[in-house]
Amino acid sequence: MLPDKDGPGVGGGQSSPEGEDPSVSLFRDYLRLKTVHPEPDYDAALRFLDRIAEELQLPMKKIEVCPGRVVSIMTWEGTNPSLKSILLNSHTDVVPVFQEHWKYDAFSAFKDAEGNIYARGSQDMKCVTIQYIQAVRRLKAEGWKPMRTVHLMFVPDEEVGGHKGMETFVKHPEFQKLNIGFALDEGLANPGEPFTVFYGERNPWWITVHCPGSPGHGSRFVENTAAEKLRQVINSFLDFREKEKHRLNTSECFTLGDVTTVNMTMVKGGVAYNVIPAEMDVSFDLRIPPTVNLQEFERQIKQWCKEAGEDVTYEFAQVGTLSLQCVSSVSCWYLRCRNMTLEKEIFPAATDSRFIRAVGIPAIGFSPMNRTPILLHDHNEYLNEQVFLKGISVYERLIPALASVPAFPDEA
Ligand code: MET
Ligand SMILES: [Zn+2]
Ligand SMILES: [Zn+2]
Repeated sequence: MLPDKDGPGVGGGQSSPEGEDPSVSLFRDYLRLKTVHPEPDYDAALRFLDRIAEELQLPMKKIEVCPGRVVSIMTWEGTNPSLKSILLNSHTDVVPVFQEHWKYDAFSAFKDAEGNIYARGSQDMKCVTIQYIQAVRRLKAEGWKPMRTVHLMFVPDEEVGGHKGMETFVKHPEFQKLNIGFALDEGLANPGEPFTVFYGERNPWWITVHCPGSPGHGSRFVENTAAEKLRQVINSFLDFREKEKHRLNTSECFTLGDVTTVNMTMVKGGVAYNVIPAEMDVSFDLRIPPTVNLQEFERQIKQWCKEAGEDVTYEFAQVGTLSLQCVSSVSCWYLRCRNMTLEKEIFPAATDSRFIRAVGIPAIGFSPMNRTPILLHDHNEYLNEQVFLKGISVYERLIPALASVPAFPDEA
């Protein structure tokens, strides 16, 4: 692999391990920052990004959208700044690890003999952050200038629902000022040769169902117990889960993004072995394709609760409501990548793209990782350094393509 055009040392800040591409060293430095929930070290990320902005000589804006939750934006102004801009978005936080299941320390960014870099965030999505940065660094070094303004945005709290991050920021006047016409955000790895491009995503519904019931002594046949209702609720949700799983497994053209997943993720209730509790709660993580009629689906949930018994209620902790009409608006913009096979899919999980799309901005989910197993949120998450480096070249072509899209009739 050839060194970066701007020479060794640049990009790492510190010296690179012998023979290592400085982009890889920078990636590994970033992976070592513990921006992990439940207490992400966001200050470390901000210091890191400050340093990058200085190296790239790009102005950086920081907006504290909620206490301790800062969105930072590096802006590369276009030669025609009145046109709508291009957003390159990435989140800085990562999900927790179960260290005992990892081969290496999840925050050491260990690189094995094959060049696989193991770390939480290596796929989701610290790779993309550094790829954006290094692509911009190379383009600047070549003397290329964008016609449309390009913003690199770094947001906190995506992994906990985005409430104190993108969800709030899209309503902020500073967001509107960015005048964004099109956004790139995260996607998923593809184990084969093609790259996956996501033109929409499923709606996350996080639901807690409350099952109240008659309390009593654990030795008796008490009527109307919370547990009996809980059992009904669990059965309804999990029977539906089986059906959807079957639908996915028996269809040739379905991917995970085309069916509804249901997982029971939390149960609560009870105080002692011999006391029948007055309430039991169960929580589910549902992911619903944008093709599903959501009103109808909620009626179904209401029905399940009703069938489970008296006074069974539910509440949402998260409820996405985007339909396919909203996401299909991306058709006027598209990824202009040559020599790459693309597979178009609905994103099976949720990303900050849903907030961007909800304010009417087309967004594509794309993380340039082919020949890579999907390991986000999993133990031993890794990315191969060659795949990572290839991704920089992908953005090196993609950013100019997007930033050069000629003015639309409704633009200045
Ligand atoms: C529903 S909030 C999104 C958090 C995370 N990206 C997920 O899909 O689980
Ligand atoms: Zn992510
Ligand atoms: Zn994630």
